[in-house]
Amino acid sequence: MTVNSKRGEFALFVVGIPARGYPHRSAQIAMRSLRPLNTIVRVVRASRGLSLQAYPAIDTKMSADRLKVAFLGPPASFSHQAAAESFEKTDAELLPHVSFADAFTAVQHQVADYAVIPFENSTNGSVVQTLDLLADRSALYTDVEVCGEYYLTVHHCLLVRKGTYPSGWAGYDGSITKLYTHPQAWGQCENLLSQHFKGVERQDVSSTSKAAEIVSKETGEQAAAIASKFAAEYHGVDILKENIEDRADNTTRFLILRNTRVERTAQLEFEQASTSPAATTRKTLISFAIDHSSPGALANALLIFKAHGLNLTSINTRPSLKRAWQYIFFVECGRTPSDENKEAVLKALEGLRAETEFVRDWGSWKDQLSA
Ligand SMILES: O=C(O)C(=O)Cc1ccccc1
Repeated sequence: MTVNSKRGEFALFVVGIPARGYPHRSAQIAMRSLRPLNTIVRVVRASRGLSLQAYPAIDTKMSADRLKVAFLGPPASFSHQAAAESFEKTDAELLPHVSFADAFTAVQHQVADYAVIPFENSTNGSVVQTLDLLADRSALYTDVEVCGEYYLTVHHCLLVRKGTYPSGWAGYDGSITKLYTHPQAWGQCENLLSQHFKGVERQDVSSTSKAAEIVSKETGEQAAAIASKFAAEYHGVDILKENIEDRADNTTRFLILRNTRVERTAQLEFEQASTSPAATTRKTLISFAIDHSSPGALANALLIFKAHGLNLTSINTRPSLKRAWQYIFFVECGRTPSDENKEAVLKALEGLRAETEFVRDWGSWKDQLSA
């Protein structure tokens, strides 16, 4: 086993043939030894067995010139994983926040350069908490824009306090009376929940990692958390069952936010330079509201995207909260950049301004699926 430290980050390699199951013995030892260093460890396949990559859970090295990235904490949340992976080529400080709203606020007030926020999940759909922040009904985040996206494969585990189920899932006796997780996670694990936890109380908490933390301290009841194996390691709890997500390809798309007034985030250091920029689709997110009493108002707004060659890739709505049954619409559209369509988004926005009650351009970024 070797541990290399470079600029406060750790690259750790455990070489050996992994035993059946995870983590095998040397990985367990490695993880334990890194815990005091506040380090998150992730497993990658290596030619000679198993390799663990480690990155700092909370940065200890703070400096004004390092990029700061806000994410939903505590450390070992899925947002932390997405932030660490999307910024792995940079020397960024990763800063945990207790809510998505706090992460938005950190970007708006230039406390953080970026925020990494979940937007939608392949199993469970849109993250409504994020849409509500993007609705920005009180104009709190006027300087925030989307500048990137990141796809994270999400594997959930059922976690219990250390030593409470020594015979593991095979010997599970149905005694868990309370489950904790982030609201996003329930819908990604419905198969297991409906089969084995019918009628068991479900408690929403601020993140999956918080759920693991709660369970690690729980003494009064038989509780379990749904969270990642990193959260299990970080909070020192047992994995009762791994990969409990309904679908093996369960993926969350995160948006990367920046502040439009901050010059140093205009270059997007987290993005790898593309060899053929023209071949990658650019996505744009636009929110707008229409006059609900005007027949065809929504159809007319959507036709503007078509007229400018913009391909609609997602549509979401949230209540306007001005009048019941009226909505804010969120439209994502894509285009493969060409000389003909370089003004397409600007022209569409112009058209939308004439057809809608309000419109907001949330920014454009490289479509990672086409990259
Ligand atoms: O709670 C977390 O860990 C988050 O980062 C939010 C979340 C929850 C479930 C899947 C993806 C993101």
